[in-house]
Amino acid sequence: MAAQAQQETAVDSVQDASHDSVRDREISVEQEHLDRVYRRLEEKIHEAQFLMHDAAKRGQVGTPGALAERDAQVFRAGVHLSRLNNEFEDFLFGRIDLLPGKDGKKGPDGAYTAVEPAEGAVRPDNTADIAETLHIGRIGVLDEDYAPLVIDWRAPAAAPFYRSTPVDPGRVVRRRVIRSKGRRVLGVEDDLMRPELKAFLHGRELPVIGDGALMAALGRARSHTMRDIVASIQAEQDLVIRAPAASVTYVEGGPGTGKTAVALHRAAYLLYQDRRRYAGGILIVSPTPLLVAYTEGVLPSLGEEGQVAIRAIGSLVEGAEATLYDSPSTARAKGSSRMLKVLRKAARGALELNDSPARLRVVAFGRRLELEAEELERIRRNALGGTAPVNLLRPRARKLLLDALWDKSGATARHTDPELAAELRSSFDEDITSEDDFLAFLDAWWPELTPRAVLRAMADERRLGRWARRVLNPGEVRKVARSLRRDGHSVHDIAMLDELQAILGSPARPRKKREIDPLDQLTGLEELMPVREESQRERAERLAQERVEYAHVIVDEAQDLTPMQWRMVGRRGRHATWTVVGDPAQSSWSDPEEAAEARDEALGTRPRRRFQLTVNYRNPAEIADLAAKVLALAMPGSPSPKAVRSTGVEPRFTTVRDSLAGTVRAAAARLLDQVDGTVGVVVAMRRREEARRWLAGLGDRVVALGSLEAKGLEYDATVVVSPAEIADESPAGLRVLYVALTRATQQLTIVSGERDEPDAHGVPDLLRD
Ligand SMILES: Nc1ncnc2c1ncn2[C@@H]1O[C@H](COP(=O)(O)OP(=O)(O)OP(=O)(O)O)[C@@H](O)[C@H]1O
Repeated sequence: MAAQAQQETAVDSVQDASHDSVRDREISVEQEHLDRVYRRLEEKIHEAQFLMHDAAKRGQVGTPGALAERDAQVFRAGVHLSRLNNEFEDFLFGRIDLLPGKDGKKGPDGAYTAVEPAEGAVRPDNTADIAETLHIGRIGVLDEDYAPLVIDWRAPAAAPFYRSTPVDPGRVVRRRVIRSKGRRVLGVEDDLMRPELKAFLHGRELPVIGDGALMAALGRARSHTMRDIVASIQAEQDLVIRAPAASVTYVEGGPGTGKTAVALHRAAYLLYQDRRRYAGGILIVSPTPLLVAYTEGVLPSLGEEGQVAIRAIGSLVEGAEATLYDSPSTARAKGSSRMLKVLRKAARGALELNDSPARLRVVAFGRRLELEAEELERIRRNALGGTAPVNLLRPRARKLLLDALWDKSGATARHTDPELAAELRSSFDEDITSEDDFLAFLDAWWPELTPRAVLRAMADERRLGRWARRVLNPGEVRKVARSLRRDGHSVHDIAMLDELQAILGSPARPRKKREIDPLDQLTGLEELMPVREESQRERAERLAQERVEYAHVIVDEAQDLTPMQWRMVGRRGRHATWTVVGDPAQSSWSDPEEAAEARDEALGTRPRRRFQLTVNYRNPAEIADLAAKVLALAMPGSPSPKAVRSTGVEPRFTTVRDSLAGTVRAAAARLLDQVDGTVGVVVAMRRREEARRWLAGLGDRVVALGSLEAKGLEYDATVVVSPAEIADESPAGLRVLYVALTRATQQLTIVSGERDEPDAHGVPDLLRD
C-alpha cells in the first residue's frame, strides 16, 4: 500500500515537473514576444526623438497635412514613451489563438475581421490548426511592417478576447492571460474555449496552463484601491463596455456583478473609440468620496488620464463639499422633488429679507419723487412674475421702478411728440440711475442672491414654514431648518445649492476659455509635458471647475440618487449620452418610484438600451446565499445574481459576550489573521464614530464604516454588526443591510446586537430562512 502511494507521488512529481517545464517554456515564449514589443517601442521612441530634432531643425517645412501627420506620430510615440516609463504592471496581458476566419479579410488594425471560423477550419477528426495569434495590451503597437505586435484592448480585433465563451467560442481556441511586471513575464493562465479540439500551432499541440485567469483574479487579496479587470472582462460585461454610446445605456445587476468596474472600463473605451467627441469630458458620478478614492486609480491603470472627472455626488458643486449626514427623515424631505417648490419660494422670498429701505426717494428733473412700501411691494411682485431666474430679473425690476417714478414725475403729459417724449424719458432714467442713492437702494432692495444665502435663510423655522406651507409638514420643517443651522453641508444640501443656483441664475460674467484637446494642438513631444505633469486628480478637479456640462455622464449606484440629485446630475448632461448603472435592491432611498420619475426626467426622452449583469464575481456562494435571505425580505421575488465561486467557508455568527466593542474587536482581529488583505467592519450609521474607537490599534488593514458608507466598496472579510440595528435605521434599512452583507470577497462574520434575536446557533432572526 505504502509502496503504491510512494509510486503515485513519484508519478505526480514527474507530471508536475513536466508541467512546470511546459509552463516555463510558455512563459519564455511570451517573454520573447514582450522583448520584441519593447525593442519595437524603443525604436519608435528613437524615431520620435529623431523626428522632434528634425522638425526643430527644419522648422515648419512641408505641406500642412504632412506636418500634421508628423506631429501626430511624435505625439503617439511620446504617449507610448511616457506610458511605458510609468511601468505598467502588466502592459501586455492577453493573447488569443484563433482558427482561420470565414472571409480571410484583415481589418484596419491588421487583424482578421471575421468572428466565425472558416468552413473546414475544424477537421472531421476534431483537429485544427491555429491560423493567427493576437496579443492584447493596454495600448496598440505595430511592427515595422504594420502588423500588430500588440492590439489595444479596446480595438475591435480584441473583442473576441472578451466575448468568446465555451458556449460561443467563435474563432478562439485558447485565451491566455499573461501576468507581467515591467519587462518580465511572471506567469500565464489559460482558458480553453474549445476543449474538445486538438489544436496545433506551428505543428505542435497547443499547451494549456493553469485554471483560468478569472478565478486567479477573484482569489487575490483586496487592497484599499480597486484594480482594473482588463485581463478578465467577461462576455456579458464586454457587451456593456463596448455598447455604442448613443443615448442612454442602462445597466442593472446585483452586488458584485462588476457594474462599477464595467462603468470605468466603458469610460476608457469611449475615449479610445472617439476621443474628439469626448474631449467635452466624461463625468463619473459616485455616491461617496470613499468610493471615489477606491476607484480613481482604475482609469490611469488603463492608460486614461484627464478627460474623465470622477466626482462624489456631494462634490459636484464648486466650492462646497458634503461632510455631514442627515437623518433619514430629514434626507427624505430634502431629497424629494417636493423640495423644488420650497426652494422656488425661498429664492423669491429671500429677496425680502434684506434691510431694504421701506421707501425710495430720488430727485429727478429737480423734483423729489417717492415710492412707498406698498408700491415697492407691488413692483417687486410684478417683476417676479413667471419662473425666470431671480438674479436675472434685476434689470426688469429696475425698469419697473423707473416706470413708476416716471409716472409720478408727471412728465408723461408734457410731450405728445413720441420722439421728444422718448428723449426726455431717457434723460430722466439717466438722471436717476446715476444717483448713488438709487444704486444703493437697488442693491439693498434687489440684491444678487447666492444659493448659500438662501439656504441660510431657510434655517429659520418660521420663515421656512411660510415657504414650505402645504408642501412639508411641520415636523419636516423643524428638522430641515435645524439641519441647515449646522456648520457645513450634507449631500442633500449640495443638491439644494445646485438647484438654487439654477433658480437664481448668474448674471453674465466673462467666460473662461474652453479646454483644449492636445490632439488638436500638436506641435511636438513638448506638448506632452503639461499633459503628463498634471495628475488625474488635479485634472479632474480643474475640469470639474471649468465645466458645467459633459459629453458623457456615467452614474454609478444610480439607485441611490434622490429626485433632487437627479436634477443636479441632469443639468450636467443636458446634451450628453449616458451610462447609468445601478441595482434597485441596494437602494437606500426611501421612495424608489419618485426617484425613477426624476431619473426619467433627467434622461429625457432619449432611447435606452438595457443590459442586465447576472454573475456575482465578488462574494463566494456561501455569503451570497446568506445575503439572498435579506434580499427576499427587502424585495420579494427579486433574483439574486449567481456567485461564480465558492470557498467552502460559511459565514460565522457571534453574539455579544462582555461588550459589543470587545466582541467586534475580537471578530475583526480574527479575520485579520485569516485573510491577507482588508477587513471592513460595517455598523449602523449612528455607531460609526464609536466603531472607529473599537478598532484602534488593529492597523490599517481594517476600517470601520457606517452602513451607508459601505456602498460600492469591498473587503477580503467583513464584520456586519447588528443586522437589526442597520435594518431599523431607515425605511430602506433592509436594502442597506443587503449592501452591508455583500461586501466580502472571502469571509463574513455577523455580530448580533441588542435588537437582534439570535437562535441557538447565533443566527439573528433577519438572516434565518
Ligand atoms: N471580469 C472580471 N474579472 C475579474 N474581476 C472582476 C470581474 N468583474 C468583476 N470583478 C470584480 O468583482 C468585484 C465587484 O465588482 P464591482 O465593484 O464593479 O461590482 P458592482 O456590481 O459595482 O457591485 P456593487 O453593486 O456591490 O457595488 C470587484 O472586485 C471586481 O474587480
